Amino acid sequence: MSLNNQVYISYGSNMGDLKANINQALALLTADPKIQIERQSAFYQTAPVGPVEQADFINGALKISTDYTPDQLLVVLHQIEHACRRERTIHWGPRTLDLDIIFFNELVLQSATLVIPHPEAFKRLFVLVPILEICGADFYQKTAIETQIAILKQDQTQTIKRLEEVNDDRTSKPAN
Ligand SMILES: Nc1ncnc2c1ncn2[C@@H]1O[C@H](COP(=O)(O)OP(=O)(O)OP(=O)(O)O)[C@@H](O)[C@H]1O
Ligand SMILES: Nc1nc2c(c(=O)[nH]1)N=C(CO)CN2
Repeated sequence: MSLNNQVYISYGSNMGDLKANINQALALLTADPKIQIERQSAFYQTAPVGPVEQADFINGALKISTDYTPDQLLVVLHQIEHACRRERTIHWGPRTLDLDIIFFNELVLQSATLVIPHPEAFKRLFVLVPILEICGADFYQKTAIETQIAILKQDQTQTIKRLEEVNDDRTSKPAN
């Protein structure tokens, strides 16, 4: 049975063993009794977006259900980033693990520490493409995401390549 809040999380890694970092994060999320991973996208290899010259990323998205509030979830995600040896040095620079809250139910929120929907989401194919893969037909942002993906793809500046399915029995649940 799913928990109260439906949340989309975007993850990315471009330092160290990328898949090991992501799998560690998935294991920590799975171990949390207030979080249930409902759906998981494939891994995507993406060229770095932004001004910093750095290695390609693996990006992807998760749909979770959770009993955490948005602020509580942000704290948990920061703890997981820390456990995965994330160091905050260069803004938009290389990282072992980045976990962002993209959508939280249909909430619109702007505080000093948290903005939902994530303010950069609609500029980033590496966020939108994995979310489109896992969101249901009735998701309130589906049409907006499809429209924006078409626009960003015309630009041809953001390269994104779908890699293999994530082979993980804990999280590979059928669409509903
Ligand atoms: N929706 C959100 N999800 C995650 N963090 C957020 C969100 N909105 C605001 N933040 C704030 O952004 C701060 C910086 O996040 P982070 O270090 O991951 O930035 P970044 O990865 O360099 O850039 P970006 O947030 O654009 O991906 C966090 O400490 C958090 O307080
Ligand atoms: N391809 C890609 N580029 C980025 C990413 C990312 O996750 N993937 N994250 C950034 C800062 O959050 C900046 N640039």
